[in-house]
Amino acid sequence: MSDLSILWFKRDLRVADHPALAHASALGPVLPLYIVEPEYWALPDTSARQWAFVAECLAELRRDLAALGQPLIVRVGDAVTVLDRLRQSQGAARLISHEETGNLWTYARDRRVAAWARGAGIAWNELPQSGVVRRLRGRDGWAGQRDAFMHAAMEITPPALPPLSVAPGPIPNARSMGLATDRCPHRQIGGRGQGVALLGSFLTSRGEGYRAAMSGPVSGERACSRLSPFLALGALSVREVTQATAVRQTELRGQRDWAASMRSFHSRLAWRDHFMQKLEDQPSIETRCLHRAHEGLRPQPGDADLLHAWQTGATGMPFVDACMRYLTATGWLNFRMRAMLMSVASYHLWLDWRATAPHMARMFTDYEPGIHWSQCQMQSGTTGINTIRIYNPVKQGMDQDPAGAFIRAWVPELAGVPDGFVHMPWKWPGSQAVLGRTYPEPVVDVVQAGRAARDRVWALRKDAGFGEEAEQIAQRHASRKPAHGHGARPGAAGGRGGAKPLRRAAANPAQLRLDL
Ligand SMILES: Cc1cc2nc3c(=O)[nH]c(=O)nc-3n(C[C@H](O)[C@H](O)[C@H](O)COP(=O)(O)OP(=O)(O)OC[C@H]3O[C@@H](n4cnc5c(N)ncnc54)[C@H](O)[C@@H]3O)c2cc1C
Repeated sequence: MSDLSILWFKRDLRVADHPALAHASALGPVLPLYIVEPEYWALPDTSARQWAFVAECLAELRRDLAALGQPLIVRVGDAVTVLDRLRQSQGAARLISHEETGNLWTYARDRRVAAWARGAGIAWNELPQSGVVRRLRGRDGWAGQRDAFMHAAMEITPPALPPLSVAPGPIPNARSMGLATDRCPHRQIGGRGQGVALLGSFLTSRGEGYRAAMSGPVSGERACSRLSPFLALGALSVREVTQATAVRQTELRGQRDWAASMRSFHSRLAWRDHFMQKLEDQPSIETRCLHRAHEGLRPQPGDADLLHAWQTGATGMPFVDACMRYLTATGWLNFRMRAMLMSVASYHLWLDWRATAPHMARMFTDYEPGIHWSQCQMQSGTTGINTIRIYNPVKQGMDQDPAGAFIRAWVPELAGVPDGFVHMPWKWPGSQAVLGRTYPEPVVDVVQAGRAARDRVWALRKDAGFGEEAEQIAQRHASRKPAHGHGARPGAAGGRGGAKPLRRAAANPAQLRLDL
């Protein structure tokens, strides 16, 4: 069949607003394909919880495609091998997919696929599905390009796909793929239907308190949209979420809380593309400090005991441990608490972000390489262009969980500690009954470790030449939006105001903000 297109589904597991599907179906018959790549699923930033979510999305995508006439074909193996087999057996004329801003492994795989396609004489057409721009010349004007994409009409789902006689193939489970056991009892369930329902409930009821409640680990669970895994896997398109939000903003004009929350949410959707654009422009963000002066700042490998304590929620810092255990059990955490976990690891525990970020990625059902690696570097202070924030985990706990209910829920060892001491059990006169017995002593002195980190960071930033490189990085990656715009201070913890645009912060070490 010479006009057949292989439509390669990657992080775009939907049929709605799907530019690649619309394009492929306009050209002729379509073979919709998902490739389960065992080598990818053995990487240190992937996990069984991520796969489980993907598998649920695939099952629903298969149903949605079947309703159009041609169910999803699933194959397990190396992408080039799978594609070549299908090309030979089905006589495909072209390969169509969306552009993927993935990790270094998928980047290298895509280069292999491109080489194969060239060699096989078939065209590979990759289309954008978000505001991320491939081969961007520079950040000037990027926001306008992104906004234009978001305002453009959504793609229409084709009414029917001609059926093919190709065996659909089973969707494997984590065990058959040999993935390590990964207990995540409260994980979000995948599939577009779940995503659509969450979007609906967020825009009609849950979102009203978003701006005020997003920063608390308990309030944030309901007040945040919880759309991240659906956006990361493309079960929802970021454009459909952006447009639905814009419609709601018009309806809610004049309602103060709602309006503020929707503005805030709208900004975060833009931050998503802003961060992903960084990795698209510089894939080495996954492996190298954005500002080179930070290479070697922290030891590699770092202290294995500290790393283990942090990963397992056993640092003796109650709020940190509660957040890590919550993340382990749910696969999700709100932004501020993610930032705090990273900050504590990078500053108080002085661990290199390359040792800690893969663990965080594995724990996230919503692992999105473009956001993740950029954020991990930002919260570790290695970008050279962002305001440094060293979160004090005790203060964060007192602010976000004043009565200690969240701590007690996730660190039951502290259930009997009186309210006044639950954030700092080491100050409790009765602490010897608990600390060192059922719950660890703090692995570092929170205040001293924070100060030591601050001094090291300051010393580095005062070095001659630091600002010059920072300026270059800002030129390449920083948002050009003014402080009130949607890209103004991406990555800052929700609810706080006032940081200056990243560009100006770039070259000025005096702008370090230390939340000690
Ligand atoms: C160290 C660290 C690692 C992170 N890793 C990831 C990741 O792997 N995947 C991921 O989706 N998010 C990541 N984030 C960003 C953010 O924490 C999550 O997007 C958010 O908590 C997801 O919950 P939500 O969908 O309810 O968010 P909402 O607050 O409802 O936001 C809606 C959407 O906007 C985007 N968004 C929100 N906050 C940010 C932000 N600060 N930067 C960029 N985009 C944002 C996300 O797509 C999110 O789904 C990370 C943050 C930090 C500090």
